[in-house]
Amino acid sequence: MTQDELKALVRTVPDFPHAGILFRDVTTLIGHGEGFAVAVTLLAQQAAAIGAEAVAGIEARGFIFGAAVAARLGLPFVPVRKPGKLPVPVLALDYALEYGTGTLEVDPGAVHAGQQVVVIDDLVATGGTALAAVELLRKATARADHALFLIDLPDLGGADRLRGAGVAVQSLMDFPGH
Ligand SMILES: O=P(O)(O)OC[C@H]1O[C@H](OP(=O)(O)OP(=O)(O)O)[C@H](O)[C@@H]1O
Ligand SMILES: Nc1ncnc2[nH]cnc12
Repeated sequence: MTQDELKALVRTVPDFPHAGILFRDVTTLIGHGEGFAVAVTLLAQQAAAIGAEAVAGIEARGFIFGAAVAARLGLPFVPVRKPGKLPVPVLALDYALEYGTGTLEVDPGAVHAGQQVVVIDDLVATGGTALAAVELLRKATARADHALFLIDLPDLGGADRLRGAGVAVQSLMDFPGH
């Protein structure tokens, strides 16, 4: 499958969840067996190449890709969760994303000091979500020097914002002009 064929599996929905947002929906890609497998294989190759020792996935769509990559590589999976879901004391951070605000939480016991934890999510837009995940993992004393995405919306500046925070960013495709 070519990069263009993989990209064509992403559905674009105008005005979701708010007027003016062009929503890049991965539901159609994960609903395509070969497309999902190719995406996971490519992300797993990138995670292996950077020497990831654990994979952090961001709830909810980041769980789909992150967990699959972790299982493929035999690495621990660290869930970065939306609030109130983890049954232990957590580190928490508020953040803003393209179409709203939220809070992410991490169990500090899920990572080790100095462990290289790669952050995986389906999409980076403003980078607010991924940066919050990186900051939480670093606060938990892990290293979070890499983030992998299926989709980058480069005009929203998130990948550059992450790079400015010392995070190397890779994505499988981008949608310029978002
Ligand atoms: O770069 P940003 O501007 O921060 O936006 C990117 C985030 O937005 C989406 O998550 P959403 O909060 O919609 O949650 P979901 O995965 O539960 O659908 C997406 O899955 C990323 O996590
Ligand atoms: N335009 C967009 N499409 C899908 N998910 C998103 N998360 C933030 N912005 C998004």
